[in-house]
Amino acid sequence: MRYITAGESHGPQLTAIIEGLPAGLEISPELLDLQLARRQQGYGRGDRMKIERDRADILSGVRWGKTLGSPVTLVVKNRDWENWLEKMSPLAEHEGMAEAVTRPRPGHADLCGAMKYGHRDVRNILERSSARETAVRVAVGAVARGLLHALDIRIGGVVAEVGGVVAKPSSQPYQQQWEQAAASEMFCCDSAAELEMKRLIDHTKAIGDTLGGVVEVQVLGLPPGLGSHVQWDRKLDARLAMALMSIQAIKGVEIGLGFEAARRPGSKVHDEITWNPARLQQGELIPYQRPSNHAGGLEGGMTNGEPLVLRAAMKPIPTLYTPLQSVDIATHQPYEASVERSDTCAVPAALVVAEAVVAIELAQALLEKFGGDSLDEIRRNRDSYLAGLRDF
Ligand SMILES: Cc1cc2nc3c(=O)[nH]c(=O)nc-3n(C[C@H](O)[C@H](O)[C@H](O)COP(=O)(O)O)c2cc1C
Ligand SMILES: C=C(O[C@@H]1CC(C(=O)O)=C[C@@H](OP(=O)(O)O)[C@H]1O)C(=O)O
Repeated sequence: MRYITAGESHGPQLTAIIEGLPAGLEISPELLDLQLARRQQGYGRGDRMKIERDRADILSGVRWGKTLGSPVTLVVKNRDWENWLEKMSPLAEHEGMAEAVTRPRPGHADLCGAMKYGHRDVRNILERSSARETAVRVAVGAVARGLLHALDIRIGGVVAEVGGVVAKPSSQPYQQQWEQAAASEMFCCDSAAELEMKRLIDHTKAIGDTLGGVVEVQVLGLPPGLGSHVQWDRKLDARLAMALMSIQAIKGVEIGLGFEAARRPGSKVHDEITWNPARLQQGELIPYQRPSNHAGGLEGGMTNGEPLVLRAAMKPIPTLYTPLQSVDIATHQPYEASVERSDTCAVPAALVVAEAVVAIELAQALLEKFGGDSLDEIRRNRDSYLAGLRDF
């Protein structure tokens, strides 16, 4: 399975084509719109989110609610497009209808992209580098979540930090954490930390600054053996890190203990292995058990049957209402960077995007492991593999 996206932030729409999905997978616009609505939530977002009401159109590859096995095309329209008809027009006759953006923002793609593509108008870069693109990736992720769900795999997550405010780690089962997070404006399970995060966002916005944070994605029910140790680009840990790093503004990824593992001796890091066949009666997939999960569900680039736990660090939003020093690329004079409109903090939205890209990568890994052109065939292959592991 592979996908690509297309579309500018203020163009007519975002489009994705997904190739290699099995036949027989249920997909509904409601399923996609649920995730799109989650991505639009979160305290600290700017005025663009008041304009957009993201929903997905399914334009190919699905008939009567189920995939055909042919490429699936998804579209998310930009409501803001009507304010940009001539400024973002594909027609030569509209050239010059918008003033060129010439003051690149530190931390955004503006200057590097302009130099690379030879654009004197930074808009030609910022339109595609914008995280608006993540709307359609979340739609693709919702399809991938559908495949995971059909194979009894659950994915969710929480916001762990914002601007240095750290949520107390929850001792609740993951699914309860997701329910708590869904009821919180920061997607955070610690109500005291949430209050502090919101206060910090208010203060930061008032002084024209921005914030980043840390999100945690958790996945339950994964069979062991997704990914492989045999080749660098088949290692699932590496692939998940790339997927997360591909999200705009994500600058670090941790798996399980992450950087903390580097500070501990081996005896305090590696998860011991025990054998407990009673686990199978409790609905677990394999009899092997780990009293701890410091590895975050991955060893040797493969899933080990424990919950997957990944964290991603988001840097603060680059567009500041109190702009940073920059240089006008038309005059080479020092200026303050351009500001049109911006988020103060988009960490909760980044969590939804992080869940989506993890779901996509896991869906790919599942299809590689279990093959199959229809969902039924994949299920049969999965069941036969798991049957072989019951007394392994
Ligand atoms: C959900 C989300 C919303 C974002 N909103 C903004 C924004 O409003 N303004 C901004 O300057 N950057 C925003 N960003 C971050 C930029 O898109 C990102 O920093 C930029 O594309 C440069 O890429 P890099 O940070 O990965 O190097 C957002 C990122 C995400 C994930
Ligand atoms: C549009 C979205 O996020 C945008 C991401 C973004 C950026 O530079 O990354 C800049 C802002 O866009 P605008 O300049 O139109 O206000 C955000 O609103 C979205 O998440 O749907």
